[in-house]
Amino acid sequence: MSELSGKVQTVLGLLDPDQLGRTMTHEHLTMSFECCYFPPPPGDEAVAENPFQMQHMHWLRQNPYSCHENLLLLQETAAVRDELLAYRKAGGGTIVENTTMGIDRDLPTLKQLAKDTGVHVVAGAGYYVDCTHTEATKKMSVEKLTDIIVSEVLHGADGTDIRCGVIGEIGTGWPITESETKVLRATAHAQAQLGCPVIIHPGRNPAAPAEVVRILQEAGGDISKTVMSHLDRTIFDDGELLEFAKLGSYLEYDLFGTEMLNYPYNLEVDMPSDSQRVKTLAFLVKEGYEDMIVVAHDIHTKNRLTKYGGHGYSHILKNIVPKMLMRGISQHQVDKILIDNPKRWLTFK
Ligand SMILES: CCC(=O)NCCS(=O)(=O)O
Repeated sequence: MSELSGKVQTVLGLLDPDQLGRTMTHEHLTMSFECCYFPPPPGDEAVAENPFQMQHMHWLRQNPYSCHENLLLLQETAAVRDELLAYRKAGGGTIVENTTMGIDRDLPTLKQLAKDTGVHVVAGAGYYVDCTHTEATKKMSVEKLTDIIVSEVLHGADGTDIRCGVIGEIGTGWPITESETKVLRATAHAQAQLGCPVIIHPGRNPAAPAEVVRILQEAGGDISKTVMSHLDRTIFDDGELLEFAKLGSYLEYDLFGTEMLNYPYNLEVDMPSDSQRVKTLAFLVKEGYEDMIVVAHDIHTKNRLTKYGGHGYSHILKNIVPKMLMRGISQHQVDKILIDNPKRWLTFK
């Protein structure tokens, strides 16, 4: 049995799972999203260059990916530190920080934030989507990729001794590319060796989550220890959602706080409101999936920080939980979603 077995691995070391408390399973504390810059709507080019001031925040909420400065969360460590202190005050215990290779993972900053705030931080191993894979990464064999991921969990990542406690978010698009498929296979092989949690960023198509599960399963992955992220912008039909739920992964609704009219990466998608997200959670609970739901905000742009009038990392605890209770999800079920499910997922086998 490995020393990791029965434990959760944070950036400050191993933890007894009972110490985690309320957990957001998909956040970013420091990263760059420059890889996914999206040009502003025609005519708005000048607006996109506006300074970060209150009167421009509505435009940024609608067009978060069209302003270069907004994509640099890594410039906001002081604000994020304040946010984490507020998160603790609001009853939060742990944050899974899924920044992977390709979007400026910064483990020393995560370690410092955990030390400064007392929030447990679990860091992510592995690779983001294809467009961030280097030429060297694309040439690697599945075995080499597996070795790198395993080493990030067992020994530390990015030249540090800071160890990752989860594999992911592993980035995939639609269709899934050859390089992403290799990374998925490596993820499954590493998970089989380590008995660790995995988290996936699926492509923006309702068929994408099931296709990822198929690839992971075929390579020996453990779907019962895998979170499928971003379901709020991926699967919209109740029947399709239940079909996917049967495959046995955790079901993550992680864009709480994101409300926008036009989702630039896929204009077919009507981004749900927070009320609609809560409605979907209530539906999944009614259908018997209360042990498989996890939630988060996936903060990855500056405008979502309270410093800039955003909702911050405490939005779920402060605003969404009361709404969940109002919509028939019991306190016991809320505790499963915020505490028990993340704990079970994050504990090494
Ligand atoms: C790195 C952050 C991330 O991948 N967020 C998901 C954005 S979206 O695909 O849901 O738009």
